[in-house]
Amino acid sequence: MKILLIGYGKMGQAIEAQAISRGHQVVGIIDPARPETQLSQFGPAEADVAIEFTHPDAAFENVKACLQQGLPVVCGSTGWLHHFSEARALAQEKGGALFYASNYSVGVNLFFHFNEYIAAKMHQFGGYDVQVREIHHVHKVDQPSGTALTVAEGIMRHYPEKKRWRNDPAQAPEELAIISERLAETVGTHVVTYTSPVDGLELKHEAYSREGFAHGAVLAAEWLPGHKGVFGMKDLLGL
Ligand SMILES: NC(=O)C1=CN([C@@H]2O[C@H](COP(=O)(O)OP(=O)(O)OC[C@H]3O[C@@H](n4cnc5c(N)ncnc54)[C@H](OP(=O)(O)O)[C@@H]3O)[C@@H](O)[C@H]2O)C=CC1
Ligand SMILES: O=C(O)C1=N[C@H](C(=O)O)C[C@H](O)C1
Repeated sequence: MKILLIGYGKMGQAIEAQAISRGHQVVGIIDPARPETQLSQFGPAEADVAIEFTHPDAAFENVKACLQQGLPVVCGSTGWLHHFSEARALAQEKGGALFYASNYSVGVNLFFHFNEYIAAKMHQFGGYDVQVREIHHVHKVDQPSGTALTVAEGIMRHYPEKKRWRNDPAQAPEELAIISERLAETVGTHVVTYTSPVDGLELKHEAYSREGFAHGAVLAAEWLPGHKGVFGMKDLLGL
């Protein structure tokens, strides 16, 4: 497959290694450090799919350009979802293909699945306070992490009394606390904790490297061409 990489930082480089190891060809790299190559030079004749991991402020423009240029796009950038309904509408209008996941790791997507199951059970039995904690490297620009937001949405689906999340340990009864920590080069750790006066229960995912994210993004890129619409890891993994 011919893959266009948009963003060549920590993730772009990890994805390039995965893509090559799976027999794909990287036909272009779009990044501010390589101004000689522009996204406008690429369409379906040049690339089968684009993989976008850049920055919260850049992602929507890149996704829009891919959809307008007829390129199926796998996007992993976080912090831009306030534009997601516009991206969805454009994918529909253009008959294009957009794949989005706040986290491409298969392990994290199992974590999302178990998170919802546990939230439903804990709410049914009651008596526990719930909170979400995410720990990432100090270079991360968005807070809370996209993954923590997906986890929080999964919990809130089963806790109707939790009306919104709050990025602070101090939570009102109608709020779900998401605690963010930035620590050295931590790749990405997410923990859901339930606490009662007599015991505690934790669900934790810890990424040891970026390989799992990159592997999932390449799996999505292999799956997406030929599909039309907006997709996520549930479609890919059948979860
Ligand atoms: N969904 C998932 O599974 C995962 C998502 N992420 C998300 O992916 C994004 C990137 O993460 P990461 O690779 O660690 O970040 P990095 O900062 O290491 O890399 C981002 C790269 O994108 C470049 N860039 C910035 N703007 C543009 C643009 N308009 N077009 C093309 N390239 C651009 C940056 O250049 P410059 O430095 O010059 O600005 C940089 O080289 C983040 O939003 C992160 O949260 C990360 C890991 C997993
Ligand atoms: O910025 C990162 O590094 C990561 N970002 C994603 C997020 O915001 O959830 C996924 C992963 O945790 C790493």
